Amino acid sequence: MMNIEEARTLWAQSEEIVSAAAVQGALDTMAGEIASKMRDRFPLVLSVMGGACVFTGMLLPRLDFPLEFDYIHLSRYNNRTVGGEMQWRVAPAESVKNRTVLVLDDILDEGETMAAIRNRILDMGATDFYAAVLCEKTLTKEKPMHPDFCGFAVPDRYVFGCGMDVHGYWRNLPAIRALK
Ligand SMILES: O=P(O)(O)OC[C@H]1O[C@H](OP(=O)(O)OP(=O)(O)O)[C@H](O)[C@@H]1O
Ligand SMILES: Nc1nc2[nH]cnc2c(=O)[nH]1
Repeated sequence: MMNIEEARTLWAQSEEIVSAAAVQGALDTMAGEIASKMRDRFPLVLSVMGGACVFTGMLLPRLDFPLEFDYIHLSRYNNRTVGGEMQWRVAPAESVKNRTVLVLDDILDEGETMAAIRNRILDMGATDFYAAVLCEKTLTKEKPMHPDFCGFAVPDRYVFGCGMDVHGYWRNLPAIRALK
């Protein structure tokens, strides 16, 4: 069940781990790194709905070079805190063929989601694949991949804010918080 008290309780049971100002600073840095790599490559930028919405909205206006934008949609958490079956809801368009593709997501945790995206996009004939995430979770276990561009390393706790939800709530927070 979703209700306003539950949302407030979850907020109260969490703490800020990255401030809103730090998020803005990391976006400036990441935009500079992305620009120096792809300024002349006319990349196709794909945002992973819905978690990447906030990250995408903050990053795109900082990219000061020609690009194309589209979105894809898959999820494997479905508002739960443990990952499950991968579900493609909107697959990449044929236009990824022969393009440099940059995929934007809010978080790379176990890396399964981004690895599935990379495999599909390279199978469809993209020339190059890059992943940019607002944060990567530090895990001791091996991951299938790491991001090319990353704002923050976050600890192995459930994090939310900046597009990331906790039980469906608080994607709208400008900072990153973690459950206690
Ligand atoms: O690295 P992984 O362990 O695979 O997890 C990362 C993925 O999990 C979240 O998506 P989620 O499935 O929660 O969908 P959402 O974006 O709609 O919240 C997040 O947006 C990433 O896409
Ligand atoms: N909101 C949120 N989504 C995730 N997807 C994978 N890990 C996380 C996490 O820590 N928080």
